[in-house]
Amino acid sequence: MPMTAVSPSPDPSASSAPSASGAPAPVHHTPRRVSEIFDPLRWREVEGFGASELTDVTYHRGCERDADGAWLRDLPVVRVAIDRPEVRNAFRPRTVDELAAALDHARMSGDVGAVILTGNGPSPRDGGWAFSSGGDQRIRGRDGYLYETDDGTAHASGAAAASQGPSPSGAYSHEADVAAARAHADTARAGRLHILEVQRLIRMMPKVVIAAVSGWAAGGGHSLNVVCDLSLASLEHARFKQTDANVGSFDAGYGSALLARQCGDKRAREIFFLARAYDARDAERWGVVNEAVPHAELEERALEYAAIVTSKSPQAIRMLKYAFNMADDGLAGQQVFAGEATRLAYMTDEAVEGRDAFLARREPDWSPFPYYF
Ligand SMILES: CC(C)(COP(=O)(O)OP(=O)(O)OC[C@H]1O[C@@H](n2cnc3c(N)ncnc32)[C@H](O)[C@@H]1OP(=O)(O)O)[C@@H](O)C(=O)NCCC(=O)NCCSC(=O)c1cc(O)c2ccccc2c1O
Repeated sequence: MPMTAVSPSPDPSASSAPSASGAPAPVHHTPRRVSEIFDPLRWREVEGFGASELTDVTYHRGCERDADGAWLRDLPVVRVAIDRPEVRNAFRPRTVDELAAALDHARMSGDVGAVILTGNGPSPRDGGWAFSSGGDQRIRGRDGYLYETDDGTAHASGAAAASQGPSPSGAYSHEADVAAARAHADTARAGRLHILEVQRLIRMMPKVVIAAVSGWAAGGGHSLNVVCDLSLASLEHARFKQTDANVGSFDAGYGSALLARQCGDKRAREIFFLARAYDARDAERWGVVNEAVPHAELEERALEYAAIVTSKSPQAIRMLKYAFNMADDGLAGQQVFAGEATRLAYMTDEAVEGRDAFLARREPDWSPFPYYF
């Protein structure tokens, strides 16, 4: 499948045309093909999350279209993808900010029940595929991963390297690329490790997050897959490797502890201590992913998973996700589960009586409500 733009539109969510009823119906043009296995006919852009707002991530809402490609209705699924294929979808602070914004938008969209998290590809440099290769090592500082300077200027000590550009021959040079990235790092701002906030967002959001592992899941990218609720992996391109210890890093939270839950303690230690690459079949056998599927079908299968999940009771899925989390998440897990129990309680006549009695300045009448046992 060629990587071509199907129907680019500067602001696809903005226009509207009259519907049969006379009310303006939204017109959502087919979006740009952001990844080779992304089907633009299955998606629309989300207002405020287009190419002019996002640089490192793409965010789309699932939809149905008619035979001519005209938007008919939204589906309860979104797609969030890291869009830095030239560096195996490594994340920098800006990437993490955009991931958090898109995921939080999904979290707060009351008509969305499933999120597909993936990595766009392939790399324009060498055709390689990645889900994510974790933190961008080029801009790793001593206190975490560094933002770029606001105006993109190089700081004094790195100006020479930044202005070097490509190698003298004009060919792409890894060394010049690394030097330029380091030169633009904003050393005056605190370094970040906030991919952990994104992990918590995935873990805590009351929706099912489905990883579609399109290529390498390495380091912090490996951990991102671990924290998702369900995972699919490309048979041809998905490769897994927990490289944290190779580069002096360690995800001592969900990335390691949850992994041990998923594939067993010895295997998890092997994955971290030996840092050997393993493929989609191994990942399936070990319980690191639910299913290994042909690359060309990866996103289609993720959409199928999302359609099944969103055909179930939203309340049941929400309570189940939090029930699965609770034992491992301690009091924070209990708090999240308990919050949903409170919501259910608010829906009962008994709780309504408590509120109404207070507002009416009378004693509550609990007599209709038995002491269930
Ligand atoms: C992922 C790979 C195994 C892929 O190998 P392959 O041979 O297919 O590709 P290349 O190595 O040639 O990569 C192509 C191109 O991409 C650049 N690149 C790849 N990964 C990164 C990266 N993480 N950062 C920057 N650049 C990257 C690579 O240099 C090439 O560039 P060219 O200029 O040559 O074109 C392999 O790439 C690999 O091993 N990557 C590194 C994986 C890694 O170690 N990641 C970091 C682990 S630590 C981490 O992610 C992490 C982040 C956090 O924020 C944390 C926070 C809190 C706790 C823990 C954290 C944490 O552990």
